[in-house]
Amino acid sequence: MKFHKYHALGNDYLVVNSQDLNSQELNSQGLITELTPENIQKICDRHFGIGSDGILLGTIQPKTNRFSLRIFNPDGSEAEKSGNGLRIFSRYLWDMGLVTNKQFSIETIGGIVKSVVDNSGQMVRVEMEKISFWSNDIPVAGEAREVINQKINLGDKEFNFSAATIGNPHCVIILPEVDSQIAKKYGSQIENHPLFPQRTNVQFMKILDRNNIQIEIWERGAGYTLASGSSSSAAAAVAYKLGLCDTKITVKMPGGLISIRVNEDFNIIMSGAVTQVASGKISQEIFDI
Ligand SMILES: N[C@@H](CCC[C@H](N)C(=O)O)C(=O)O
Repeated sequence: MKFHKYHALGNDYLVVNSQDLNSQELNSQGLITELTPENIQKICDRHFGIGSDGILLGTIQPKTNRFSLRIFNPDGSEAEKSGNGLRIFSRYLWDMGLVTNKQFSIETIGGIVKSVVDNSGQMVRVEMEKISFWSNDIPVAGEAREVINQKINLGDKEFNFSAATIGNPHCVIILPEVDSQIAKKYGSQIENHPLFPQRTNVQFMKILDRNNIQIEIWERGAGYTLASGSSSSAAAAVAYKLGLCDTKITVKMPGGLISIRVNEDFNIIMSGAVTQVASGKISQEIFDI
Protein backbone atom coordinates (compact mmCIF):
# COMPACT_ATOMS: atom_id res chain seq x y z
CA MET A 1 0.00 0.00 0.00
CA LYS A 2 1.54 3.30 -1.21
CA PHE A 3 1.55 6.29 1.15
CA HIS A 4 2.58 9.94 1.03
CA LYS A 5 3.59 11.45 4.38
CA TYR A 6 3.11 15.12 5.13
CA HIS A 7 2.96 17.21 8.29
CA ALA A 8 1.07 20.37 9.13
CA LEU A 9 3.01 22.09 11.93
CA GLY A 10 4.10 18.72 13.30
CA ASN A 11 0.62 17.13 13.03
CA ASP A 12 1.61 14.36 10.66
CA TYR A 13 -0.55 12.22 8.39
CA LEU A 14 -0.22 9.48 5.78
CA VAL A 15 -2.19 10.07 2.57
CA VAL A 16 -3.45 6.88 0.93
CA ASN A 17 -5.12 7.29 -2.46
CA SER A 18 -7.79 4.64 -2.97
CA GLN A 19 -6.90 4.66 -6.70
CA ASP A 20 -3.37 3.43 -5.89
CA LEU A 21 -4.73 0.18 -4.57
CA ASN A 22 -4.90 -3.00 -6.57
CA SER A 23 -8.04 -5.14 -6.53
CA GLN A 24 -7.08 -7.55 -3.74
CA GLU A 25 -6.48 -4.59 -1.42
CA LEU A 26 -10.09 -3.43 -1.90
CA ASN A 27 -13.18 -5.13 -0.47
CA SER A 28 -16.56 -5.35 -2.22
CA GLN A 29 -17.43 -1.82 -1.05
CA GLY A 30 -14.22 -0.59 -2.71
CA LEU A 31 -12.63 0.02 0.69
CA ILE A 32 -9.12 -0.92 1.67
CA THR A 33 -9.25 -4.29 3.39
CA GLU A 34 -6.12 -3.36 5.32
CA LEU A 35 -7.73 -0.29 6.95
CA THR A 36 -9.26 -2.16 9.86
CA PRO A 37 -8.88 -0.40 13.23
CA GLU A 38 -6.24 -2.95 14.24
CA ASN A 39 -4.20 -2.37 11.08
CA ILE A 40 -4.56 1.41 11.29
CA GLN A 41 -3.03 1.18 14.77
CA LYS A 42 -0.14 -0.85 13.33
CA ILE A 43 0.48 1.61 10.48
CA CYS A 44 0.40 4.65 12.80
CA ASP A 45 2.60 3.09 15.48
CA ARG A 46 5.79 5.15 15.82
CA HIS A 47 7.95 2.07 16.49
CA PHE A 48 6.36 -0.88 14.70
CA GLY A 49 4.83 1.06 11.80
CA ILE A 50 5.34 4.20 9.73
CA GLY A 51 4.22 6.45 12.59
CA SER A 52 1.67 9.26 12.23
CA ASP A 53 -1.18 11.18 13.87
CA GLY A 54 -3.58 9.52 11.45
CA ILE A 55 -4.40 8.25 7.95
CA LEU A 56 -6.11 10.26 5.21
CA LEU A 57 -7.93 7.99 2.74
CA GLY A 58 -8.53 10.09 -0.36
CA THR A 59 -10.83 9.26 -3.24
CA ILE A 60 -10.76 11.10 -6.53
CA GLN A 61 -13.85 10.55 -8.67
CA PRO A 62 -12.45 10.15 -12.18
CA LYS A 63 -13.74 12.66 -14.78
CA THR A 64 -16.01 14.50 -12.26
CA ASN A 65 -12.99 16.09 -10.53
CA ARG A 66 -14.70 15.51 -7.17
CA PHE A 67 -12.63 14.71 -4.10
CA SER A 68 -13.62 13.02 -0.86
CA LEU A 69 -11.62 12.33 2.26
CA ARG A 70 -11.98 9.91 5.14
CA ILE A 71 -9.93 10.61 8.26
CA PHE A 72 -8.72 7.85 10.61
CA ASN A 73 -7.16 8.48 14.01
CA PRO A 74 -4.23 6.32 15.20
CA ASP A 75 -6.56 4.39 17.54
CA GLY A 76 -8.49 3.28 14.44
CA SER A 77 -11.52 5.52 15.05
CA GLU A 78 -12.87 7.66 12.19
CA ALA A 79 -13.19 11.44 12.53
CA GLU A 80 -15.77 13.58 10.79
CA LYS A 81 -13.30 16.32 9.90
CA SER A 82 -9.62 17.26 10.24
CA GLY A 83 -8.37 20.77 9.55
CA ASN A 84 -4.73 19.80 9.12
CA GLY A 85 -5.80 16.64 7.33
CA LEU A 86 -7.76 18.70 4.78
CA ARG A 87 -4.82 21.04 4.29
CA ILE A 88 -2.48 18.10 3.78
CA PHE A 89 -4.84 16.34 1.33
CA SER A 90 -5.21 19.61 -0.61
CA ARG A 91 -1.42 19.85 -0.90
CA TYR A 92 -1.25 16.19 -1.99
CA LEU A 93 -3.80 16.81 -4.77
CA TRP A 94 -1.73 19.83 -5.87
CA ASP A 95 1.58 17.91 -5.79
CA MET A 96 0.11 15.02 -7.80
CA GLY A 97 -1.31 17.40 -10.42
CA LEU A 98 -4.81 16.10 -9.63
CA VAL A 99 -6.32 19.58 -9.36
CA THR A 100 -6.50 21.94 -12.31
CA ASN A 101 -6.92 25.17 -10.34
CA LYS A 102 -5.99 26.56 -6.96
CA GLN A 103 -9.50 26.35 -5.50
CA PHE A 104 -11.49 23.14 -5.15
CA SER A 105 -13.92 21.37 -2.81
CA ILE A 106 -13.41 18.29 -0.67
CA GLU A 107 -16.21 16.21 0.82
CA THR A 108 -15.86 14.79 4.34
CA ILE A 109 -18.31 13.08 6.70
CA GLY A 110 -18.43 16.41 8.55
CA GLY A 111 -19.37 18.44 5.47
CA ILE A 112 -17.99 19.84 2.20
CA VAL A 113 -15.14 22.34 2.51
CA LYS A 114 -13.49 24.74 0.03
CA SER A 115 -9.72 24.61 -0.20
CA VAL A 116 -7.26 27.11 -1.75
CA VAL A 117 -3.63 26.22 -2.42
CA ASP A 118 -1.13 29.09 -2.29
CA ASN A 119 2.62 29.46 -2.68
CA SER A 120 3.05 26.20 -4.67
CA GLY A 121 1.35 24.21 -1.96
CA GLN A 122 3.35 25.33 1.02
CA MET A 123 0.36 27.34 2.32
CA VAL A 124 -3.19 26.01 2.21
CA ARG A 125 -6.39 27.82 3.21
CA VAL A 126 -9.56 25.91 4.05
CA GLU A 127 -13.08 27.28 4.58
CA MET A 128 -13.94 24.93 7.43
CA GLU A 129 -17.71 25.72 7.47
CA LYS A 130 -19.77 26.90 10.40
CA ILE A 131 -19.04 26.31 14.08
CA SER A 132 -21.94 25.29 16.35
CA PHE A 133 -22.02 25.56 20.13
CA TRP A 134 -25.30 23.62 20.42
CA SER A 135 -25.23 20.47 22.59
CA ASN A 136 -27.29 18.45 20.08
CA ASP A 137 -24.78 19.17 17.29
CA ILE A 138 -21.55 18.55 19.18
CA PRO A 139 -22.89 16.25 20.94
CA VAL A 140 -22.87 17.00 24.69
CA ALA A 141 -25.14 15.11 27.10
CA GLY A 142 -27.98 16.92 28.93
CA GLU A 143 -30.76 19.29 27.85
CA ALA A 144 -30.47 21.11 24.52
CA ARG A 145 -28.38 24.23 25.15
CA GLU A 146 -25.46 26.32 23.97
CA VAL A 147 -22.49 24.80 25.80
CA ILE A 148 -20.77 27.97 27.01
CA ASN A 149 -19.08 28.47 30.40
CA GLN A 150 -20.19 25.18 31.94
CA LYS A 151 -18.54 22.93 34.47
CA ILE A 152 -16.89 19.53 34.00
CA ASN A 153 -16.00 17.50 37.10
CA LEU A 154 -13.02 15.14 36.97
CA GLY A 155 -13.21 13.96 40.58
CA ASP A 156 -10.18 15.76 42.02
CA LYS A 157 -10.48 18.69 39.61
CA GLU A 158 -13.25 20.84 38.12
CA PHE A 159 -12.85 22.96 34.99
CA ASN A 160 -14.97 25.65 33.35
CA PHE A 161 -15.43 24.70 29.69
CA SER A 162 -17.18 25.59 26.45
CA ALA A 163 -17.83 23.08 23.66
CA ALA A 164 -18.17 23.39 19.89
CA THR A 165 -18.30 21.35 16.71
CA ILE A 166 -16.93 22.11 13.27
CA GLY A 167 -17.88 18.64 12.14
CA ASN A 168 -15.91 17.03 14.97
CA PRO A 169 -16.38 17.69 18.72
CA HIS A 170 -14.22 20.02 20.86
CA CYS A 171 -14.02 20.91 24.54
CA VAL A 172 -12.27 24.25 25.18
CA ILE A 173 -10.89 25.15 28.62
CA ILE A 174 -9.51 28.65 29.27
CA LEU A 175 -6.67 28.92 31.83
CA PRO A 176 -4.22 31.68 32.84
CA GLU A 177 -1.30 29.43 31.79
CA VAL A 178 -1.17 26.29 29.60
CA ASP A 179 1.54 23.70 28.95
CA SER A 180 1.89 20.14 27.64
CA GLN A 181 1.74 18.70 31.16
CA ILE A 182 -1.83 19.85 31.78
CA ALA A 183 -2.95 18.46 28.39
CA LYS A 184 -1.27 15.11 29.10
CA LYS A 185 -2.58 15.01 32.68
CA TYR A 186 -6.28 15.73 32.03
CA GLY A 187 -6.73 15.22 28.25
CA SER A 188 -7.70 11.56 28.26
CA GLN A 189 -10.16 11.92 31.17
CA ILE A 190 -11.98 14.74 29.37
CA GLU A 191 -11.80 12.99 25.95
CA ASN A 192 -13.66 10.02 27.46
CA HIS A 193 -15.93 11.88 29.89
CA PRO A 194 -19.63 10.77 29.87
CA LEU A 195 -20.60 14.36 28.92
CA PHE A 196 -19.28 13.53 25.42
CA PRO A 197 -21.14 10.51 23.92
CA GLN A 198 -18.80 10.51 20.88
CA ARG A 199 -15.74 11.48 22.97
CA THR A 200 -14.11 14.84 22.24
CA ASN A 201 -10.96 16.71 21.27
CA VAL A 202 -9.68 18.94 24.08
CA GLN A 203 -7.96 22.34 23.98
CA PHE A 204 -6.43 24.15 26.95
CA MET A 205 -6.35 27.80 25.89
CA LYS A 206 -4.54 30.91 27.11
CA ILE A 207 -5.78 34.25 25.75
CA LEU A 208 -2.65 36.22 24.79
CA ASP A 209 -4.42 39.34 23.46
CA ARG A 210 -7.41 40.21 21.25
CA ASN A 211 -5.74 38.66 18.19
CA ASN A 212 -3.63 35.86 19.62
CA ILE A 213 -4.30 32.70 21.60
CA GLN A 214 -2.11 29.79 22.73
CA ILE A 215 -3.44 26.22 22.90
CA GLU A 216 -2.25 22.85 24.10
CA ILE A 217 -4.11 19.96 22.45
CA TRP A 218 -5.32 16.51 23.40
CA GLU A 219 -6.91 14.91 20.34
CA ARG A 220 -9.71 12.34 20.34
CA GLY A 221 -8.23 9.05 19.20
CA ALA A 222 -4.71 10.46 18.90
CA GLY A 223 -3.67 11.90 22.28
CA TYR A 224 -1.25 14.80 22.62
CA THR A 225 -0.45 16.46 19.27
CA LEU A 226 1.68 19.46 18.32
CA ALA A 227 -1.01 21.15 16.23
CA SER A 228 -4.61 20.72 15.10
CA GLY A 229 -6.61 22.71 12.58
CA SER A 230 -10.07 21.85 13.87
CA SER A 231 -8.86 22.47 17.45
CA SER A 232 -7.54 25.89 16.39
CA SER A 233 -10.88 26.67 14.75
CA ALA A 234 -12.90 25.63 17.82
CA ALA A 235 -10.68 27.43 20.34
CA ALA A 236 -10.63 30.65 18.29
CA ALA A 237 -14.41 30.50 17.84
CA VAL A 238 -14.93 30.14 21.61
CA ALA A 239 -12.58 33.07 22.29
CA TYR A 240 -14.55 35.21 19.80
CA LYS A 241 -17.94 34.02 21.15
CA LEU A 242 -16.92 35.02 24.69
CA GLY A 243 -15.83 38.48 23.46
CA LEU A 244 -12.18 37.82 24.40
CA CYS A 245 -10.81 38.05 20.82
CA ASP A 246 -11.60 39.83 17.54
CA THR A 247 -12.38 38.03 14.26
CA LYS A 248 -8.77 37.55 13.12
CA ILE A 249 -6.91 35.24 15.51
CA THR A 250 -3.44 33.68 15.32
CA VAL A 251 -3.33 30.36 17.15
CA LYS A 252 0.03 29.51 18.72
CA MET A 253 0.70 25.78 19.22
CA PRO A 254 3.89 23.79 20.02
CA GLY A 255 4.16 22.93 16.29
CA GLY A 256 3.65 26.46 14.99
CA LEU A 257 1.03 29.05 14.03
CA ILE A 258 -2.33 28.79 12.26
CA SER A 259 -4.34 31.86 11.14
CA ILE A 260 -8.06 31.76 11.85
CA ARG A 261 -10.77 34.16 10.75
CA VAL A 262 -14.11 33.85 12.54
CA ASN A 263 -16.82 35.43 10.38
CA GLU A 264 -19.88 37.10 11.96
CA ASP A 265 -21.95 34.00 11.12
CA PHE A 266 -19.26 31.80 12.73
CA ASN A 267 -18.00 30.42 9.45
CA ILE A 268 -14.32 29.64 9.94
CA ILE A 269 -11.43 30.20 7.52
CA MET A 270 -8.17 28.52 8.51
CA SER A 271 -4.75 28.80 6.85
CA GLY A 272 -1.29 27.51 7.58
CA ALA A 273 1.78 25.68 6.32
CA VAL A 274 2.03 22.13 4.97
CA THR A 275 5.32 20.24 4.58
CA GLN A 276 5.99 17.22 2.37
CA VAL A 277 7.93 14.50 4.26
CA ALA A 278 8.24 11.26 2.24
CA SER A 279 6.52 8.71 0.01
CA GLY A 280 6.80 4.97 0.19
CA LYS A 281 5.12 1.57 0.30
CA ILE A 282 3.80 -0.10 3.45
CA SER A 283 5.00 -3.71 3.61
CA GLN A 284 2.33 -6.40 4.03
CA GLU A 285 4.60 -7.87 6.71
CA ILE A 286 3.54 -5.40 9.39
CA PHE A 287 -0.04 -6.70 9.16
CA ASP A 288 1.06 -10.32 9.61
CA ILE A 289 2.65 -9.85 13.06
N1 LIG B 1 -5.56 16.77 13.83
C1 LIG B 1 -6.84 17.02 13.20
C2 LIG B 1 -8.01 16.43 13.98
C3 LIG B 1 -8.13 14.97 13.63
C4 LIG B 1 -9.41 14.38 14.08
C5 LIG B 1 -9.61 14.45 15.59
N2 LIG B 1 -8.59 13.66 16.27
C6 LIG B 1 -10.99 13.88 15.89
O1 LIG B 1 -11.09 12.69 16.22
O2 LIG B 1 -11.96 14.67 15.78
C7 LIG B 1 -7.07 18.46 12.85
O3 LIG B 1 -6.07 19.10 12.43
O4 LIG B 1 -8.21 18.95 12.92
